[in-house]
Amino acid sequence: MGPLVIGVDSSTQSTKALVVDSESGQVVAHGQAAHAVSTGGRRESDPEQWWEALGTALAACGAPAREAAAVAVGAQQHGLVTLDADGRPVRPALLWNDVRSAAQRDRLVAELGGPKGWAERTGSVPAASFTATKWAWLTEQEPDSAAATAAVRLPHDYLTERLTGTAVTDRGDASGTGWWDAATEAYDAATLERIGLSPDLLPRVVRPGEAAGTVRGDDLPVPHGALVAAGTGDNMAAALGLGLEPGQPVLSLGTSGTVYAVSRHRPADPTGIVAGFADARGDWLPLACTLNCTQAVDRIAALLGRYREEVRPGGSAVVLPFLDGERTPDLPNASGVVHGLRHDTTPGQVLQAAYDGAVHALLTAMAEVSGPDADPDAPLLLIGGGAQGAAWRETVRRLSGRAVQVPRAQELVALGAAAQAAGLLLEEDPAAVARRWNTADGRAYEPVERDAATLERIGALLADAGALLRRA
Ligand SMILES: Nc1ncnc2c1ncn2[C@@H]1O[C@H](COP(=O)(O)OP(=O)(O)O)[C@@H](O)[C@H]1O
Ligand SMILES: O=C(CO)[C@@H](O)[C@H](O)COP(=O)(O)O
Repeated sequence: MGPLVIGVDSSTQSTKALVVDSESGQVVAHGQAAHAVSTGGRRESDPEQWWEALGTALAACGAPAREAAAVAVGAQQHGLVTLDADGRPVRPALLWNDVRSAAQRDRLVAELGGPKGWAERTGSVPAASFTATKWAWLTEQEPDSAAATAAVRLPHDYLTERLTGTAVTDRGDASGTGWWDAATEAYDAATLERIGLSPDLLPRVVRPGEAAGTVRGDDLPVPHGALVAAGTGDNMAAALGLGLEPGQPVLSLGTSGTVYAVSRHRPADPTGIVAGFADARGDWLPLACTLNCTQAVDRIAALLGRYREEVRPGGSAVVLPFLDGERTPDLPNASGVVHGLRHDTTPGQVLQAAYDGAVHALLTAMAEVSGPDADPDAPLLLIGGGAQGAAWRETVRRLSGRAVQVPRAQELVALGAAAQAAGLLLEEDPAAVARRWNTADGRAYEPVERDAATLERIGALLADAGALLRRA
């Protein structure tokens, strides 16, 4: 055994902590604690609760956590954490799937160079998920909260700062803010000025491989003085955790659905389908993200009174499961649509149609994400909670027509954070650490014939329902 390291995934629904042997990658302990997220039109969580959940998840890891030599935190991207002069949250964090800033987004895109200008400058045409649009919303809707803000953080920065006392972030998570210039790899003065946010309120962006600091204080069951790596956004952490090589596509099925690949080329997609994120190492992570994935399909299953695996093939039903509005395609005001019901349509067919609708959006974006590095024969790596479900896996196989591989390792965000911590401790490339740990290994499923007819039916409904889906 080598020294132990801790990897954390603070995602939308919960915090997961793993204690990992840095030599073999073996998970020696794990813990989990749930988060509360507000419902209705708001998607907000209290950052203090993430910190408590981190303590609970680490405590559940027991003695191994208290022996760890290094820690890193991966967390949900984009969330706007506003802190007062004492470092306490001014209000709950606005999460990535809160789309109330859609109008501010439209104005920002129009006023600062249009879609092409944004893509070239920041790598992405911002969605209402991005932190900059949320800050613009806050200054308009809650000026007192904005005025009381002395520091702005992303979810992973907030936790890293509570661990270390140092205000730092990394290029991966910074690239999802909308105020990070992808060409110069520095904060973008024009965007910050337009949204009225002083760069003095932001953390320093550390270089890949640079430490954030060391654990201070004794609040958590982690050794005082343990090394703390920079951490990163959850998708960047999963890319590290898989030891991804350029061109290898990943489909992640969680609260969000994401499809991404590592690339050596800086992305700049003016259509806005592909977000041109940076990865945590110095390469790029072109990615498309949907707001409605496992939770939306589980909700539709509950509405139908069915267990999530009780799907049936056939029938003419088409479901656009846009319960939270949608980001890919860009329809922040949309709601769910069911079409094509007949007397003989069964609940199992409607549920299958919901899976199809969620996966269609991701596969449509996959072609755009893959880019020049794409390996068309590489199996799709399927990760996230949904990868454990047969209905999700079979839907991806049927609609993609590609081979699918489900890594045995289940917590790839936390494993990626652990690989980053191990890389810092052992002075190794974290992706090489993950490859040494063989994290992507798992059962492979052969390709099946692509169900083009279903994809076409969904595409046709999307086109025909355009006005309805855009209605505010
Ligand atoms: N065995 C399973 N089959 C299908 N879906 C599952 C299974 N286990 C968990 N899930 C889904 O995984 C989701 C949680 O995935 P996770 O990747 O942890 O989410 P996130 O990180 O986005 O909060 C839940 O919404 C649930 O629907
Ligand atoms: O917004 C994005 C990516 O751009 C999401 O992928 C978030 O990072 C949240 O992730 P999960 O909680 O679903 O893991």
